[in-house]
Amino acid sequence: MSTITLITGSTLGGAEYVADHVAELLTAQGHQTNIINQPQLEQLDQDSIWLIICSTHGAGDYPDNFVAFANALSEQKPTLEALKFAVIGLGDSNYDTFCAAGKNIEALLVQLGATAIGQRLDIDVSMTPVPEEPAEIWLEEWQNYLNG
Ligand SMILES: Cc1cc2nc3c(=O)[nH]c(=O)nc-3n(C[C@H](O)[C@H](O)[C@H](O)COP(=O)(O)O)c2cc1C
Repeated sequence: MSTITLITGSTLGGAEYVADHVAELLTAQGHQTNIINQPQLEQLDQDSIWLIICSTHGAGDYPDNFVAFANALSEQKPTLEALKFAVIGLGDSNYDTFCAAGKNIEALLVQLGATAIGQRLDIDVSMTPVPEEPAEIWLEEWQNYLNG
């Protein structure tokens, strides 16, 4: 079983709700979970798997609560070779910058040496009024990477 830190970037609360739901399902499968809604780089250890659940705001920007964390990663450039992670992005495909925050944080972590587990999920809230639903389907497959 794995230890998973769910890190949220959210302005309106949607990504936090997805994180709560995913954490509940992971816990029911016997994994240890910890949700961080105000991420700070120094408080996160690389021994756990990071599951980042982040919406996009502004014009392709990170939510306010996520900016300091993303800036710390790009400025401090820590070596993240031991880290495994996955990203769930929330966005609206009516924006040209659809799910840009999720895509950018994934690219940044890979650049710092971290390994992505499975494929990133981009949830289009214009198509799915309940973002927990695609997250739940994605999680079923993602759990195989954890157990395998
Ligand atoms: C002011 C504003 C700007 C947004 N900009 C983008 C964007 O650039 N790209 C995108 O994919 N979605 C964008 N969205 C859609 C949000 O990502 C989407 O509504 C998401 O579900 C919000 O998640 P949250 O509740 O966790 O903040 C924007 C939404 C708002 C209200």
